[in-house]
Amino acid sequence: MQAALRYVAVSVGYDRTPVLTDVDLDLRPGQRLALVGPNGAGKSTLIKSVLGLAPILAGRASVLGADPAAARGRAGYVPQTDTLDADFPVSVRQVVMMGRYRRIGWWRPARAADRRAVAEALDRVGLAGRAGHRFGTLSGGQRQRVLLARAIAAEPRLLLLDEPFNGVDAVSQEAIVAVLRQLSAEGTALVLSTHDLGVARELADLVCLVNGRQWAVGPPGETLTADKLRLTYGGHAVDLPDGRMMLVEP
Ligand SMILES: Nc1ncnc2c1ncn2[C@@H]1O[C@H](COP(=O)(O)OP(=O)(O)OP(=O)(O)O)[C@@H](O)[C@H]1O
Repeated sequence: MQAALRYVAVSVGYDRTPVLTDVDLDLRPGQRLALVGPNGAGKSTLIKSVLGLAPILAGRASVLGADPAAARGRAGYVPQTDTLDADFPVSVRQVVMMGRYRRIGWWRPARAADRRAVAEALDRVGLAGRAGHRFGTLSGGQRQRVLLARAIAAEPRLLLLDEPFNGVDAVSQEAIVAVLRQLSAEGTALVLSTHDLGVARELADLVCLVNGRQWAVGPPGETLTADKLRLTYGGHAVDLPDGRMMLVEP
């Protein structure tokens, strides 16, 4: 079976300066990988490298069996909602239809199959009733679900999500988690970055701990341990007197 994602000793960064090194990943179809690390650890840069938007400076990388630059557009991407302009004067349906453009070609009208894929994607995220609403009038959590629907409409075999639960209410978080579980059961490989160790533990098959370099990768039970989190978070891991540990963001 072809790996959805394979990185061997990869460094990624900007202007030839690495921001994240020693990345070794092997993600199979249907597996869920959580990228965990503090602010500025390089999680977004790693995601961008998979999308062909940040350069691979060293090592070997393959995305859906191809070089990341060649695989550009084949992996799905759900950006952080706060990077989008909420005043964008488009309907929810139009945002989700954007996920079909690569299949349709921007110059051709949408076909029945495209409209069906959009309706199904909105239904999966529980927003079928909002199709005609203006995107900017939705809550942050609902906007995040629309962006997930847009990615689903493209039917990717690999889907990357950058902090999908940031600023998201509990109802939307539950809806997103349920959809991600279904997608992976259908064979879609998932990569998501998160600050939330609880989410990583609950949702991920594999956790990759990063901060400037990869510190560990493996199942949650082997990676989300006090020792490995201390290594990854350095001085930002504070030992509490009762034996527990608290992570403090820089
Ligand atoms: N376009 C860019 N050009 C140069 N440096 C960048 C660029 N984007 C990010 N960086 C730097 O790369 C480092 C890693 O940033 P990145 O956004 O990948 O971290 P992150 O783990 O996603 O953090 P956060 O959780 O805050 O989003 C930071 O030092 C950041 O300043």
